[in-house]
Amino acid sequence: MLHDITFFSRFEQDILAERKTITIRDASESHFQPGEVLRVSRYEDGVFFCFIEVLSVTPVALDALTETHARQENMTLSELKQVIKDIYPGLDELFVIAFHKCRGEFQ
Ligand SMILES: CC(=O)Nc1ccn([C@@H]2O[C@H](CO)[C@@H](O)[C@H]2O)c(=O)n1
Repeated sequence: MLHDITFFSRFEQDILAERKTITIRDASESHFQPGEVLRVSRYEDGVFFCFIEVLSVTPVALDALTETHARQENMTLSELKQVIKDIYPGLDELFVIAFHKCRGEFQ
């Protein structure tokens, strides 16, 4: 079964260029399984832009985020923490979804 995920459109180019290889979500989006292929579209207008394969889903606390997570988001650590505080105010229980962009038959 093919599931969907949305990203803010400002991240589309980073995902397509494989500069962004994780996303950090709340529990409502922590149910994805490694190996699962997700259909990716833009949150604002629903436009499809690629498929991604889920590599892993790992719980993480806001305070436990590192420079490695930030690099995988193509951000600085302080930018990443600010983005997360804006999207998920007051939330500490987060999940790192690692993915890679599908090629070939999925593109
Ligand atoms: C549109 C929607 O439904 N939800 C989200 C939630 C998160 N994110 C991005 O994941 C990383 C960590 O949260 C950052 O890069 C976020 O901006 C996103 O693009 N879209």
